[in-house]
Amino acid sequence: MSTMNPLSPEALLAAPKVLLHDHLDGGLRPRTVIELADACGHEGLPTADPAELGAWFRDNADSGSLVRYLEGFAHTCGVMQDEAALVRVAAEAAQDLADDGVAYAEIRYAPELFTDRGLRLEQVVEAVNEGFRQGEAASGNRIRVNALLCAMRQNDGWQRIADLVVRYRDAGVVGFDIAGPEAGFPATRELPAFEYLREQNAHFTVHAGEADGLESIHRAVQRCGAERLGHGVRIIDDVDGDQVGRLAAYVRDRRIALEMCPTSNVHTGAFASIAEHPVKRLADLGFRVTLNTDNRLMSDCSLTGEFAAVVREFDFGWDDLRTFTVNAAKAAFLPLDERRALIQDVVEPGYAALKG
Ligand SMILES: O=c1[nH]cnc2c1ncn2[C@H]1C[C@H](O)[C@@H](CO)O1
Ligand SMILES: [Zn+2]
Repeated sequence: MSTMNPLSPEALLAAPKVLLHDHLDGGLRPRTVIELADACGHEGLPTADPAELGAWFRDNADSGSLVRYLEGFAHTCGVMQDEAALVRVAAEAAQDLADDGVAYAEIRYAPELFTDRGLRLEQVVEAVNEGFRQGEAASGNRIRVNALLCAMRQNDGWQRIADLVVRYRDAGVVGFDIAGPEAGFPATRELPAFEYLREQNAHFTVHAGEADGLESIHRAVQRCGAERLGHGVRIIDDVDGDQVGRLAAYVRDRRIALEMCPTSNVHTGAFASIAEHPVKRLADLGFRVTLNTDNRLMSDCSLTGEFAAVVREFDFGWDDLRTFTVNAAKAAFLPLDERRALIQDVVEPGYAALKG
C-alpha cells in the first residue's frame, strides 16, 4: 500500500473512475422518485420523505434474495413512463456519476419497462440518450456516458432489444445485456438474439453467476458468447486455493471482465459480507476484475464508496485501484483508440497525481 498519499475519502472521490455496471432505474435520487410520482400520479410509495424513502429502498434491497431485491424497481419504473421523466432521470444519473468522479460510464436499462403508458421503444432510447447528453453538458463534460440495453430474462422478445442495440449503435448505445431473475430463466432461453448480435459484430455482457452458479456462467460465456459477465462472482466456485478450474481459467485467460458489485452482492445474498467477497482472491489470481455500483439507490452506494469498502476490507492500495480502473477501461464497449485515450489521458495521469 502506498504511503505517499493516503486513500482518504476525498482522494478516492477525486480518482478518475470507469463504471461498466450501473442500472438507470436503480440509481434515481429519492427526491426525484417522489417528485415524479407526484407529477405522474404513481401511487403506493411507502413515504413522501426523501430520507425515509432512501432508507426504505435500502432496507428492501438488503433482503438476501435477488427476487426480493428486484421488487423495489416497481417504484422507479413506475415513475419513468414519459419522455420528460426519462430525460430527467438520465441527466441526473450522468451528473451524479460525474460528481462521484466517474470519467466514463456505461449505464444500462430495459426499454420495455418504460412502455406502460404508450411510449414506443425508440422513444425510450432517444429520451434516455437526450438525458445523458444533457447531463454530460451540465457536468462540464467531466463524464462521458453510453447506454447498454437490457432484455428482461423473464420476458419474451429479446430480439426486439437486440435490434434496437444494432439500430442505435452509432447513437450512444454500445451494447446489450439480459437482466432480471436468474433462477429459471437461463441466458440460452433466446439464444438466437445472441447469435444475431454476434453476426452483427455487436457487443454484449450477460448477468450471470450472481444468484445462479457456475452453469449460468458457462452458458453465458460458451453458449451465448458474452464478452463480460454481470457480477460473475460464482466463478470462485471453480477455484480451490490457487487451483483454477477449466471454466475459471477460460474466463481469466480470455480476459472476460467481471463486473463486480460488492455491496449489491451482499444485499442479494451472494455473500454474507464484503469480507467474504471474492474480489481480492480473483484479483490476485489475475482475473479482469472491475468494481461497480449496480444500483446506487437500492443499495445506497456510490463507486467511490465501493472503492472505499474494498480498500477497508482488503487493504488495496493505489496500484490495485488503478488496475481495476484500467481493467474497466479495457473492457469498455468503446473502439480501441478511445479506450487507449481513456487510459493514457485520464486514468494513468489521474492515479499518478494521486499516488504522490
Ligand atoms: O443485480 C441484478 N441482477 C439482475 N437484474 C438486475 C440487477 N439489478 C437490477 N436488475 C434488473 C432490474 C431492472 O429493472 C433491470 C434493468 O435495469 O435490471
Ligand atoms: Zn445488475
